[in-house]
Amino acid sequence: MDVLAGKVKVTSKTLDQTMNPAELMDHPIRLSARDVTVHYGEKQALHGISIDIPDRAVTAFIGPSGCGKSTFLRCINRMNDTIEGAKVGGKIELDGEDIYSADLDVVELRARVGMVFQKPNPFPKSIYDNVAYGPRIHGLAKSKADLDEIVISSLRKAGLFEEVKDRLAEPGTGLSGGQQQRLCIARAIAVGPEVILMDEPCSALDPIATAIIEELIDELRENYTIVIVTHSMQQAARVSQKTAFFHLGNLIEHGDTEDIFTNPVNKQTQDYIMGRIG
Ligand SMILES: Nc1ncnc2c1ncn2[C@@H]1O[C@H](COP(=O)(O)OP(=O)(O)OP(=O)(O)O)[C@@H](O)[C@H]1O
Repeated sequence: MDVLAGKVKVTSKTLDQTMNPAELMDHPIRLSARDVTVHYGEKQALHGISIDIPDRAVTAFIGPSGCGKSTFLRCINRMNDTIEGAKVGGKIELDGEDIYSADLDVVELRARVGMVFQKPNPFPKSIYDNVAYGPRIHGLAKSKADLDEIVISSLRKAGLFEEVKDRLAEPGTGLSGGQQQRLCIARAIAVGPEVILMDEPCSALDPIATAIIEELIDELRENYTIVIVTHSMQQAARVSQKTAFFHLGNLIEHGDTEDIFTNPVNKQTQDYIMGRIG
């Protein structure tokens, strides 16, 4: 798919598109947001976002700077709870469970919905301990052998094991940027998440490290629901099956990535894809 080809054809598809039955069988809805609003103090950053996010697929959030992509991503694992003055309204369900319900354990939610940030942020600990940290806190390993197994399999799933197997005791911060980002992905995987949120995970990486992470995302989607915020339309086109376009705190259009890039319904989406806004 060539996003720069710029052939924009308007179809009669509506914003309220749903997946067809065959697609729903393969990729049932894992996350469902309805009328989500976010205020930072007096300022409203999100205006009633409703979207269904399918299992075992990559959904990309695109849109110009400040349109609310990261704010919405942070709603999905309640990271906005940590921002003073942030107030979230509406409803988000993970596997049918209201993640804003009063009796939900937020620590457990953040294990189920892992997050990888823009800048790789390994702990100042060894490579091994970076990955073992979450399983230890959550009591996931009964023995040292169990923990070793979790660490090794998480590093393998993050495509890093072969590169670090002889230096597990060395500091995670000594790795290259791309390796550090894969270490952060291994750290998220180690606590057995269902969903992995990625907020511009490649923006601090060079093209080769970016290509490795993109390949990894493509592999990970077989087992996880992935949501990625990206500034790069090429990246969204390369890695995602679903794309959501945000503008000024609104979700303008979402659907199959191919449709969004070749047949966007909305004029604002067309303008963004064509490089006229943002
Ligand atoms: N902690 C905060 N306090 C106050 N306002 C905030 C905060 N975080 C974000 N905002 C505001 O909310 C709006 C949406 O910001 P957000 O970071 O979600 O957008 P974005 O689309 O992810 O932008 P970018 O692509 O530049 O990262 C912006 O107007 C931003 O200034």
